Amino acid sequence: MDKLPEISPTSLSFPQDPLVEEPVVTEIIANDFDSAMMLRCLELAAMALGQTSPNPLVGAVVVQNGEVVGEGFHPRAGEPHAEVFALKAAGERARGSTIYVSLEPCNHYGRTPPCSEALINAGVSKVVVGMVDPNPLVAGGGMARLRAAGIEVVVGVEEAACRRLNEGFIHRILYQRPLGILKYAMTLDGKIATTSGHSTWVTNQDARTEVHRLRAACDAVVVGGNTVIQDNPYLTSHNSNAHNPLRVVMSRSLNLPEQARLWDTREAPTLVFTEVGSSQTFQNMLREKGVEVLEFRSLTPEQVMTHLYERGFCSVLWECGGILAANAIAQGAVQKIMAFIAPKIIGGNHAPTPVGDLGLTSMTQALPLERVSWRIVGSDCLVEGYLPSVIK
Ligand SMILES: Nc1c(N[C@@H]2O[C@H](COP(=O)(O)O)[C@@H](O)[C@H]2O)[nH]c(=O)[nH]c1=O
Ligand SMILES: [Zn+2]
Repeated sequence: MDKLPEISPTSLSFPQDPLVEEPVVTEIIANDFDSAMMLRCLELAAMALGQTSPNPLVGAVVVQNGEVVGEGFHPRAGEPHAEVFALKAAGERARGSTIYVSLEPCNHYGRTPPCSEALINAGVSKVVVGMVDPNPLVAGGGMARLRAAGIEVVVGVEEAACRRLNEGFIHRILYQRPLGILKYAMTLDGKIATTSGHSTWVTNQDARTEVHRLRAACDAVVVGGNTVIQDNPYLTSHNSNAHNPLRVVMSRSLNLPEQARLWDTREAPTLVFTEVGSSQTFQNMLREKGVEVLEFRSLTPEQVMTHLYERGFCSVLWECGGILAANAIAQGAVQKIMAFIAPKIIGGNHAPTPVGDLGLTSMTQALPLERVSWRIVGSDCLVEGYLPSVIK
């Protein structure tokens, strides 16, 4: 890599409150080289997409005299952090170097020793951080420790992109729940299926590929029993090199087909949540096929999210029908919406829509999305946005 002129970003104010959802650092003049290195960190971090929960995705790059001398990423919880791999790859060339890391280095003894100490011992001169770690065990402490050791620390380079990659981790840490993402595909007239329930395929192939990537990035994907009956989905990432989410079915009655793609657990695991009193014979049949079955006295989206949090999950994709989607929204199990809109018309007063009854009586009660973006995916449009945090 070409050596680039040293342009030192102006000094940065330390964020007052790292526990906020919006970017916290605004005063930063990052040069193109810093941005490029941080984007490389994110590229490295994403190599472990879907595999690090409850830990974050983190990448690190060591630069000596404008040249990359070591790279690393965090492969999964319990294994060394990104910085450790990058320092190891750099070896002696880490001394006097600048290390870029997409998340603030940790300063605690967890499953692994603190990265702050590893950086100090390796003799790095400067640490460029993408975002402050919202984890209260770290939350600024890592940067403070580095500064106390005389290391120059810069924070906030490509911060928005760093936060986006770890939005599930951030949500988990702040709210003690996984981030819930409701994804649906609808026609231009707002239908997700025909009146008879046929729904394949609303969107084009590019949009479907996008959904497969989304599944690879999530820890679980949830559907209701009706989706199993109507669509018989795989719910996998359809990519043998990518992670598959835990496939979760919510079914009170277990009134489900004996043969379904989700009951084949060779490719990806399946978990069925049901209520006490549903058929034990059906439960046993599922267990024999390797499906995990858990009974609740009363099955709700909130309980499902609590359980998935306890399992260490950061992000949960809801790919369910309208009734379950409305319940999930009403119970605060959904924070993000991803709506694919296909330029097609189905028509019909009774063709199903993506979100069932929320009990609203006036347009003033409509839930406005925040931080909305619109993107063309093949011949469809993807609208993404976040529900206001008051719904919780
Ligand atoms: N840099 C960085 C992390 N930094 C911090 O360490 C915490 C996990 O600590 P531990 O349980 O010891 O692995 C995690 O929640 C985050 O706050 N974690 C990671 O898994 N990978 C990394 O590259
Ligand atoms: Zn660490």
